[in-house]
Amino acid sequence: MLRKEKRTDMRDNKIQIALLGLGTVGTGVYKVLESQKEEMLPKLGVELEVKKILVRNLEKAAAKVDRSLLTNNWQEIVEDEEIDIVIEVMGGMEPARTYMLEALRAGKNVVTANKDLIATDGKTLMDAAKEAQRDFFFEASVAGGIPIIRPLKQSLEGNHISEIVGIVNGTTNFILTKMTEENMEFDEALALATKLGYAEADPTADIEGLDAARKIAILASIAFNSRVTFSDVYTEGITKVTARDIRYAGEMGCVIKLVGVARSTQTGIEVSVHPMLIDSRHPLASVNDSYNAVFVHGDAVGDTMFYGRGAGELPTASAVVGDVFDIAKNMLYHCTGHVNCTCYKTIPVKKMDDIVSRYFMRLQVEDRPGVLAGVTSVFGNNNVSIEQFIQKRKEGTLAEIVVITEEVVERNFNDSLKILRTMSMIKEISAVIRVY
Ligand SMILES: NC(=O)C1=CN([C@@H]2O[C@H](COP(=O)(O)OP(=O)(O)OC[C@H]3O[C@@H](n4cnc5c(N)ncnc54)[C@H](OP(=O)(O)O)[C@@H]3O)[C@@H](O)[C@H]2O)C=CC1
Ligand SMILES: N[C@@H](CC=O)C(=O)O
Ligand code: NA
Repeated sequence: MLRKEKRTDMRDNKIQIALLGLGTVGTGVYKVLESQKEEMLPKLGVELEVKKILVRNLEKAAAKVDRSLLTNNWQEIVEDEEIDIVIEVMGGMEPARTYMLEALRAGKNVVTANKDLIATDGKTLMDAAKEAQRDFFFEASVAGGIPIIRPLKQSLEGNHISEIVGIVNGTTNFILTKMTEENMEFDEALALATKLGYAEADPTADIEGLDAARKIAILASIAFNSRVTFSDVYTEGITKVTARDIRYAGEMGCVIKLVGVARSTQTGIEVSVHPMLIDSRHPLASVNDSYNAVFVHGDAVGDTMFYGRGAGELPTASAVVGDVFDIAKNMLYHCTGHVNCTCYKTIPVKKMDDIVSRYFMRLQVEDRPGVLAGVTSVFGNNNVSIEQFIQKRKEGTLAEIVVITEEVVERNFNDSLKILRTMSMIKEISAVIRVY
């Protein structure tokens, strides 16, 4: 689609940019643009220049960039007709949403890394971009530096995609890796992830799985051509995963990862985020530290896997700058606005109760005859088949047992859980984790 008004006055062969935010990602974007300075003209046919940077704290930002670039006044940017590309890397819902809408309506192209906003209100922004016939790109919003949005929207467009399974949060993958490989405490690993710039401003979003839920909602929407929003995603974080669960998983030849799963089925879309036991031989099992990986199954391509750094200054900036370069080329050819919202279907999202999973379960039970029979009969009465039943240890009058189920309907498993929780012979249900 051609732009409404073509821009013909590419001043001095330059495109001017505004950066909103100069934190981890904003600083990375500035550095990567600087490092590409010599390449831009031959690569893109045009030079890109950061004209303004919006921050709250001017003094803090002045330590990083030339003071003359800084402003804390949005109007200076949105009203500047020379600025053609706005990069939003402030985060949060407001004022980011308003600024991006105003930028698009003012005829500017927008790049963002803001998964919070896209996963809840992406449609409004994409509609505004379509109306304005401008580009609105957000490659950095899912899996940081890994190219995944553009491959799904473009390279894999000739597929019906049936499944996406991804490790899409760097902070939690870093924490689980440190807990598994170095016996590090959860809090210490989280502090380190924060120091390294992986964690969100409020890391609850990482450790409770909310950040991963936003990302899998974005991926599911694009993959299945039907809008899935953050609130559609069933979410569990990693705060209940203990060192003991990790050790037992290891003894069974598995690792524990926080994964986002999205499937397209005959009866609707399944979409969830939760910890999962993954066989150590599976490629996802060896994705460690802040690395992310996204498995995509398409009917034509088969299995594909995208792997790389999912968080941090330069990896995230790599994705942002890729988007900016694409816009620059689109501007030169007067074809901004041609890749936009891809949700042309309306498919229901299934309830978790209706999906099928395998489970790992750890229980503390009374160490006396009849207890194991009691547990198995509850499962049997609720159509839950058991694959393995392992007694792990004894402590005083209690025994610790681990149960691995076959694939079961979640409703049946949850009905069993409700009954098990009422039985006096069961002292504690210590862990319930899905198995891949
Ligand atoms: N960190 C990462 O690895 C990744 C982050 N993202 C996303 O990128 C975005 C930015 O993240 P990150 O760089 O880590 O965040 P930071 O908290 O490090 O940086 C945010 C920046 O935005 C500025 N800012 C915040 N609110 C305003 C406002 N109202 N007006 C002006 N400036 C404002 C802050 O200024 P001040 O310091 O003055 O308050 C700061 O410079 C978020 O959406 C995040 O989810 C995406 C992928 C990876
Ligand atoms: N907090 C996020 C940053 C990138 O999206 C993460 O840890 O993955
Ligand atoms: Na990405």
